Amino acid sequence: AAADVPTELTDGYHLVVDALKMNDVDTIYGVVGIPITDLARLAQAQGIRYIGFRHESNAGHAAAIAGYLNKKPGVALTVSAPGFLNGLVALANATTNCFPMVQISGSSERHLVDLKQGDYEEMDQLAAAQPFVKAAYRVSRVEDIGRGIARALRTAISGRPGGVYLDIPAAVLGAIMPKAEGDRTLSRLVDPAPRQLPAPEAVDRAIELLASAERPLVVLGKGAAYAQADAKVREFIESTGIPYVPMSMAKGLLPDDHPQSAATARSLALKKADVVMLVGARLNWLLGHGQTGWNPDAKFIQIDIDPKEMDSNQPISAPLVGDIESVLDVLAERTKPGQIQAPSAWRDELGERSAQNVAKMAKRLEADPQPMQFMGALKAVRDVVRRHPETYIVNEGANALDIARNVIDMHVPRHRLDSGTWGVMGIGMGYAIAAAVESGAPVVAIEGDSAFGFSGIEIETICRYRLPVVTVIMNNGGVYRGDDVNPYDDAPSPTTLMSAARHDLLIESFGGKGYRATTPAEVTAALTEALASGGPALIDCVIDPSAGTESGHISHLNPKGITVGN
Ligand SMILES: Cc1ncc(Cc2csc(CCOP(=O)(O)OP(=O)(O)O)c2C)c(N)n1
Ligand SMILES: [Mg+2]
Repeated sequence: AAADVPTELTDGYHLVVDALKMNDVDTIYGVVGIPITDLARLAQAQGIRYIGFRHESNAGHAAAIAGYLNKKPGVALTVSAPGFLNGLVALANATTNCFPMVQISGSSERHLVDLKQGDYEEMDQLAAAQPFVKAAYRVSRVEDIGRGIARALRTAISGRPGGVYLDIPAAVLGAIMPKAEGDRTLSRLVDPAPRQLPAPEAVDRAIELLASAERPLVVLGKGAAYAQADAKVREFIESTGIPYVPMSMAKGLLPDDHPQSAATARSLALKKADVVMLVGARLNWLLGHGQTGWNPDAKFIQIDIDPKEMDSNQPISAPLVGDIESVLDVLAERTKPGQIQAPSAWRDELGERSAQNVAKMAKRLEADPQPMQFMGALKAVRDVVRRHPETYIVNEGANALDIARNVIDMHVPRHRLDSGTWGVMGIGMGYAIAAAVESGAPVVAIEGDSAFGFSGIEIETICRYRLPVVTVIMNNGGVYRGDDVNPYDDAPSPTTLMSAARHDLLIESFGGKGYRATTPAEVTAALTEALASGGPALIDCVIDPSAGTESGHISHLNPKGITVGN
């Protein structure tokens, strides 16, 4: 009879995995431990790719950049309290950069946490996460797991993407319920990131402004790259002839050698533009808040999915609220043929300045002094990578970041992944691992030696999964440079690291291939061989310790005060 037929059961672990699979989550980046080790095992058993890291910060950065590359939430998995906290920097960084990701963390028993009775890894993680994320949710009942996963994924990807925290207490993971009932609690998201169209009158206002501009300029932000509307972006730029400046992660949306690129005439472009259209770019510190270096009479048009972004730094004369693809569609529909045409005098003025600056840079790149300088090493990297356009470039550091951004040109969208809006160090290995895992393409991570240190242990992860990642360290022996002196005693100065460090031996200890390069020719040979091998490699580029400036191109951000140092 029905009564004695055993009811098929399910539990919290299975419901989490079923809900993730039902919503096309195919990879989880994490570090295991109580109470989520079996969740990782089950996910792997059920066909979700699990990538095990050495530190949760790197797993979180991997999930975040996977979200940016795939335009669907990346998923990180952490243990309670310290593991959760380690992941929080990446979750906050995802929110700051508008990358869609969900950090799922186990957490300790509610009744113990709420009475502060001292549970294992006790912390009120939901409260701790709130200030740093787009949204934070907790699932308190096993029957709510499906809803919690759906809600977290939709929140991460819809509107302005960002980091979402999902807290699942150990007891909920272990709770059992009838499978038939459990299956009914699961749902697949419908249209998780609905298109958001601008109002026609808003578009007409922008068209008017652009049509009347003497010196129009477009700024392409990483939001424009994230949109994956590459052909429509290109069509808008080329049909209007408007010069554009790409922010660092938007490089490659149009090839850097595009005739309308004003990247190498950026200061002239900002200083003289009279109408500026921001496409997925915010007027934050990276653009001098629309103040420093800008034409004070410039009028701004802004395309952004978040209406609150408008007027954040400067008055916006034509706000275009919507997703970038929808806005470009309506712009194309409502612009009459020839209505917007950038004056050729303006394009020529920028073209001349670009040509001058490119010639100056070429001269600096040709010089090949010993000991090796950043430019020499990076020119060698550029020339090899140019032969492999499918290569992802990951980049962090100060001088290692700023100089590489100017030397390494990009020709395909979403292939430059760097410290972004927050200037955070430590994104390197996590971004490199996710780019390789998600794309299968080769990755070259160009790392300052200090920046590398934040996530360097993941070289073991790269070797364990045998990923095609070549880490190129600009080893100038210090944070910013390696020749600072401590005049007081023989302890290293606060910015000194070891220029004699043999990072190439580190990867050898994990079975990868290490190279040490002291000249650009050696960099060329090592990178050519490493990319041909298709396996994990590390090239320790020995750079002149006196090369580099404090904080790279942003030394002006250091507060003055009564200068203590030299
Ligand atoms: C999480 C975090 N902690 C510290 C810092 C402050 C910083 C900005 S850049 C940098 C590293 C500079 O040295 P590196 O050797 O990488 O590059 P180079 O100039 O070529 O010598 C640090 C420590 C940031 N931004 N984020
Ligand atoms: Mg350095």
